[in-house]
Amino acid sequence: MEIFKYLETYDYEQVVFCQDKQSGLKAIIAIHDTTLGPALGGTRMWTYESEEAAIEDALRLARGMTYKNAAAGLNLGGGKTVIIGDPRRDKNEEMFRAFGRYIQGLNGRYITAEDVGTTVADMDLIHEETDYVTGISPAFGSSGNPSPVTAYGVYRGMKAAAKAAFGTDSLEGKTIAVQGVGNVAYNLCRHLHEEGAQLIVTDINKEAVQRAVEEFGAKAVEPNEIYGVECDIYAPCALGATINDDTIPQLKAKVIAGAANNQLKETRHGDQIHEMGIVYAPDYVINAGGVINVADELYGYNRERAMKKVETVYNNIEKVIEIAKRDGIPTYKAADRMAEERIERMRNSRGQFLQNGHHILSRR
Ligand SMILES: NC(=O)C1=CN([C@@H]2O[C@H](COP(=O)(O)OP(=O)(O)OC[C@H]3O[C@@H](n4cnc5c(N)ncnc54)[C@H](O)[C@@H]3O)[C@@H](O)[C@H]2O)C=CC1
Ligand SMILES: CC(C)CC(=O)C(=O)O
Repeated sequence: MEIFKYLETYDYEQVVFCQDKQSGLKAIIAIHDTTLGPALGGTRMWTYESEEAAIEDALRLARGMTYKNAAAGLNLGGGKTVIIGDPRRDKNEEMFRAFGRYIQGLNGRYITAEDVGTTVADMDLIHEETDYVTGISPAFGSSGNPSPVTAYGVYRGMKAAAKAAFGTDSLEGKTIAVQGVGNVAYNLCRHLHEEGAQLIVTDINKEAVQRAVEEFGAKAVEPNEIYGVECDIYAPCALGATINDDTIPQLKAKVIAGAANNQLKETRHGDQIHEMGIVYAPDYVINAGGVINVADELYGYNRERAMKKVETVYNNIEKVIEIAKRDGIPTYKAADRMAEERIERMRNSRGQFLQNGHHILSRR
């Protein structure tokens, strides 16, 4: 990968490589765009095949956050961190504290939260070094684990997508294939089960599968079987790029609606599923519940207010589907259009200088 060429093509602002020999920290903070405000996005810890794969993931995820935050109506830009390592083996207190100091060094340009492989406890360690972290323990007045809220948003967004495909937003009796039953999807499955949906689940973690089978009467299949199962809705809730050349020909679902970030391997896969008549709920619109929830901390966290805002995921999915129909484009393009137009409007409206905060000569 030619990094600067890539950064230029997609307009990235900054990439920070963090290395701390003592703790083993190897992290990449990617800040994509701060037009709307400070970059907010989670920290993922994962065992990457290569450093290049980690950089690519950080960059793709950060750009996704710019679009997610813009589409959700938040006054936040997009950024993300990946920490290279096995979250079950390689974590230690010093690592997250060292990482916290790097975040502090960015002086508020980047605010973090949890993502795959990190927990509220990890965020609490980061908080020892910086205030620029959300989703820490509720005891600090914070919002805690964002996953159940993300799940609620995905559930609401799935209903909006179902309405477009089936004429009703009821999920009762619908068969839903869920890939990955981790933090978000476990909570999603609970909502779906309560509404009377039939669940088919898979995960590389057998315990996670067992829990869904026992608690929600889900049918379990092997990880590579999930794409081809007979179902109404496919819910990708593991990692990204699962909508690709290999999986699309297997899909039987009429709707794709799940929590995972970066579900389309390439944009042409979004065109392909559109041509097949599948209603695709764009990933960063449907999975915005978590970031909407943590972003409320910037105003002094209020659960009721945050949950009210999360309800807008339903309307945003409806809006994207409407734009797609009106303009005859796939939903992923409609979502991009919605996000880009907001960023552009805000960029342009800032063209005029108005005094904000300190007087420009105050430091003289
Ligand atoms: N946690 C949150 O609030 C948010 C999460 N997301 C995205 O949602 C997705 C899930 O996030 P979490 O539930 O927090 O992560 P998690 O790590 O708790 O769950 C992911 C699950 O997927 C499983 N998995 C991984 N590869 C798999 C494969 N090839 N086949 C089947 N299962 C596989 C893992 O074993 C794990 O149980 C991620 O893409 C994340 O970036 C997006 C927005 C917010
Ligand atoms: C987990 C969220 C709070 C933020 C994030 O990184 C995301 O939405 O992907």
